[in-house]
Amino acid sequence: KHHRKCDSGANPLPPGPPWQHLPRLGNLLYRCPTIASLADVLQHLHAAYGPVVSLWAAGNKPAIFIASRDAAYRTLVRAGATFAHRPPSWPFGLNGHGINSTPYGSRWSLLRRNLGSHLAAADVASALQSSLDKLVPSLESEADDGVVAPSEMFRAAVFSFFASLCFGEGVAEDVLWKLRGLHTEILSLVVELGAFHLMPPFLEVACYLPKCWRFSKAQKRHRVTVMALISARQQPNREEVGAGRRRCYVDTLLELGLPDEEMVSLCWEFMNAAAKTTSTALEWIMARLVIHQDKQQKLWKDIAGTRFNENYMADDGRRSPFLEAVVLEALRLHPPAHYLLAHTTDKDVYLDGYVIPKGSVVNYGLADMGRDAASWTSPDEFLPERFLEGGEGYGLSVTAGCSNGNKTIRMMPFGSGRRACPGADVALTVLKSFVENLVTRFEWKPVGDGDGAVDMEEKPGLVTEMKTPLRTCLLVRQHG
Ligand code: HEM
Repeated sequence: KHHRKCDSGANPLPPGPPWQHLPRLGNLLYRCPTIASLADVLQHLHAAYGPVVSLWAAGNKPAIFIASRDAAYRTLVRAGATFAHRPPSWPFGLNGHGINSTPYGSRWSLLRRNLGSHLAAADVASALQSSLDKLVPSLESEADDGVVAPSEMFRAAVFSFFASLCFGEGVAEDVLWKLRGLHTEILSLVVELGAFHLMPPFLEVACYLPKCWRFSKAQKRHRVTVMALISARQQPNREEVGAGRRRCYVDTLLELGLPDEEMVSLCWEFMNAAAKTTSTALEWIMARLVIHQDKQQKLWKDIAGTRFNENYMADDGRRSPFLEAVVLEALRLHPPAHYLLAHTTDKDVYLDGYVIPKGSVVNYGLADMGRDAASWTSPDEFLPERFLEGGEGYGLSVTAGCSNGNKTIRMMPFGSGRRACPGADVALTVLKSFVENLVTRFEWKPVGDGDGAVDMEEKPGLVTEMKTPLRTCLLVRQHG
């Protein structure tokens, strides 16, 4: 093992490859700036050196990667305040003022509480209904008629749901389409490892240079589109006066009196953090249900049983227990984000005989945590039953990452600790509601026979999507 002494003490840094002695050179020679190559490098490093390794990051601070569930619990949860910091971001650009890039402190806490209370008070049920009212007919029009590729329809429906929470109801379809296109375009131009604070500034600039013209044009168009939506919220709407229009995220930002740049950045973050992650999770869940016809059948029956129960109300949260189990099991196997956003610490931290120096970039590989055989029986199998009463995952808080009384992380698709995703509860509600409706209305059948009917290969990225978008045969249920 190649242990290096940290300047500040006797403990060594976590192990890593020897070329780290030549930090910048190593950076350039070894790393190609994509998540896929990072994942490949980390797999080798963890196999050679164990669950806590260091790479040299931008500047003179190491980037530490943690793959151990226990170490994740001890750092993110037990030492939560120490690990709640983020490495400094560029103060300009779309991410400059987001909650995720705001330093841990009073502004972060204000913005996070504002988002949390907006999401808790939002009329999620009615926004969901409007999105489903668009999605179901568009699926119906293709059902019973050969192969359907629902991925784009999922993305449009989920985007429109979150847009109504962010900008208010009634945003015109062409504006939604334009905004979604801008998100796709801007994300395609992002330098992935830059988003993880893993690139030296000069390399990051070099990567952006060839696309900076397109990037800045797309950002400007995004700003214009979002500012128009923000201005619309400042106009009293005649039709809705008196009826009391529903508050949206933009209203809360206007009440905080934030400057335009900050509002645009926060709206970008809201839509960016919410839409692609949730629609990707939905696609993975439906793919699983296409493969596992028995689970789909069981889910349909469980939903029907719960629905016909006289106490059932569509939006009271009392959904089929198997529905929740299916969503959790799919998130365990297919978390949309394979890494958290970069964390950092405000002091030197001693962990398992190593030191994590103050200011290091600290990240967590969460995808393997949910598939750890030490924590889950038959970890690669899709067994939603494990989340039902009496099962090994029953009672697990997916937003915290652990089960009651367990002092370790078992899965953390939303992160854990103080920086854990503030949108997790809404995301779960959206997923359950979409899946419930999609399974009630349609039978989702594989295209052709055999195991290869659905290709579950992953496409690594900031969000890990299906490499081959889902294709399925849809049959409208007669009594759905
Ligand atoms: C399935 C859907 C989602 C997944 C898998 C997901 C996952 C994550 C993860 C892994 C993080 C990083 C946590 C960390 O760095 O420790 C995060 C942060 C964040 N997410 Fe989500 N998220 C989802 C949906 C949403 C939604 C619906 C919203 C808002 C409407 C949202 C807003 C945010 C914000 C603002 C942060 C930054 C929090 C902070 O730095 O304090 N996410 N999310």
